[in-house]
Amino acid sequence: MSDLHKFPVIPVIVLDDANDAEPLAEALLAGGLNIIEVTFRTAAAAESIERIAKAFPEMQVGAGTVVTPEQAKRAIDAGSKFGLAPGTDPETIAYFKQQGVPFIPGIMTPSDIQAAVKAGCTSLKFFPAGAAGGPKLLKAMAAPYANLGIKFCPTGGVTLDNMNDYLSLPEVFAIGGTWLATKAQIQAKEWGTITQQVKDALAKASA
Ligand SMILES: O=C(O)C(=O)C[C@H](O)[C@H](O)COP(=O)(O)O
Repeated sequence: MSDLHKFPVIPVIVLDDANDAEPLAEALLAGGLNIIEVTFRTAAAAESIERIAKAFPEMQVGAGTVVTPEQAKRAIDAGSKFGLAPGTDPETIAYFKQQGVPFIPGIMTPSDIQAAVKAGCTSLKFFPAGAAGGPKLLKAMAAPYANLGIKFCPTGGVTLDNMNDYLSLPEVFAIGGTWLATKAQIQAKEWGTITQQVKDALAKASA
């Protein structure tokens, strides 16, 4: 897991066409980002992960929206080096653990946090961060668990404008979002725009 904590920004990607996988990964790498979360929301996800893992071994490619053990298997078989989900499912967590692949389940309440910790996870996604109450909610909710060493990755409504409100919290190891490479930009093959968005986000994260 510590590897994942090296990246302050995680692009959450929805790919409809696996042919876009390599140029997209190239655009992210050109912006300085070696990490990508390809969500299991489309039929192209597994093939996209496989293609990125093969073409760019320097890229930490992971699977997002992994909500069942069956999807977890497909994600790992395709070459995912980590997995994430919007929620906490004990069986999916168990599958990742069994395979020795880091997994970051999603939480939105103290009960979710406790369920994830009980299942052995201490790196958690806070989703949907903005709609749930933003940095203020996360700070208040994380306080009682400070002794457990839990770290969070807020996603959902995170943008260039508010990302540092989250990153400035000591319990936040990264933020994620679709704004770094939107579905529309990928469909329109706006690779230069995506590279620039990544550069802007990384510059802001280190500011
Ligand atoms: O699919 C997952 O694994 C998730 O946890 C959800 C995503 O992180 C959010 O859908 C990103 O939300 P936006 O950046 O506001 O579009």
